[in-house]
Amino acid sequence: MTMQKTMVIKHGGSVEAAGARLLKEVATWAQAMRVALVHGGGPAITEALKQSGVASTFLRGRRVTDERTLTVAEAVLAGTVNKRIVRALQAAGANAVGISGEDGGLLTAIPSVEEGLGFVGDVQRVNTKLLETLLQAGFLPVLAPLGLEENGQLRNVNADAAAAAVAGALRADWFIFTTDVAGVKESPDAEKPIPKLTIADAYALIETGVATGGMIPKLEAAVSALCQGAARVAICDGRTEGLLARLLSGEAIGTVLTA
Ligand SMILES: Nc1ncnc2c1ncn2[C@@H]1O[C@H](COP(=O)(O)OP(=O)(O)O)[C@@H](O)[C@H]1O
Ligand SMILES: CC(=O)N[C@@H](CCC(=O)OP(=O)(O)O)C(=O)O
Repeated sequence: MTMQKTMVIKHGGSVEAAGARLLKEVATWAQAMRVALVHGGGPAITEALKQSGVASTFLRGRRVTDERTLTVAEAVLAGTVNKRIVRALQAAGANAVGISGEDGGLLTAIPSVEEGLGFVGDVQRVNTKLLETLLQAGFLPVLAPLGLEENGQLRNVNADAAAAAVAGALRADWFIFTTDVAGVKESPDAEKPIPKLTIADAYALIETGVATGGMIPKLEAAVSALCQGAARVAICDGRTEGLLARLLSGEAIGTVLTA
């Protein structure tokens, strides 16, 4: 028996609204390999907070999370966004199971090492048993990026970081970020993304300020997943036609990082 390949997809909140085609492709690939999807939802949380008159603040791409923000983040991520993605995948023929990092000890969190973020968490441990059980039984896990401390405190986990922990723990053959840019760029108006990056290159892009905002947690997550044993990481535009088929066939698309 040949071992099935494993693909982890981080579906960015920035492209969720334009993600129907991608989710159809995800459903198709889930028939041929083990696929887990971790979604974001930053823009949806920002919008929900705005409707309650609350402004959003980010530090190095992470949301400063007070108690009220945490409550909204949980409702939006584990509720609205998670179920929207599950519905789309079910309609595309996949057996998608939506779970939050809170469920079954999936993501055990600790308070973030970065200061000033409030109830943001870093992933300390991934319960791969739960994921392996679902994958083994042919389900497509759809994970909301929330974590639980051992004392039961909820933590808002950046979706890039949550996806990296999952990709690392599953030793993913492919870890693919879908976002709203073609890849990592040298400058905002660059036409094409940088095709290949090493771990050292990724750090240098953060250090020199070429990567800002939401690209910082993405590059840090890419490096973390590679260090934990993910084989290849790609950062790509989630609206690209046939994205997964093209990436898996080795086409140079987006930015690909290897250790
Ligand atoms: N060097 C860079 N190359 C590409 N995008 C960058 C770079 N630096 C910052 N960004 C920003 O990162 C954004 C993607 O991150 P984010 O908005 O968090 O998306 P997602 O919701 O998909 O995680 C891009 O839209 C872009 O504005
Ligand atoms: C701590 C932190 O930053 N949490 C994120 C979780 C969602 C997320 O990361 O969504 P995207 O991938 O769409 O940005 C937030 O509250 O926005």
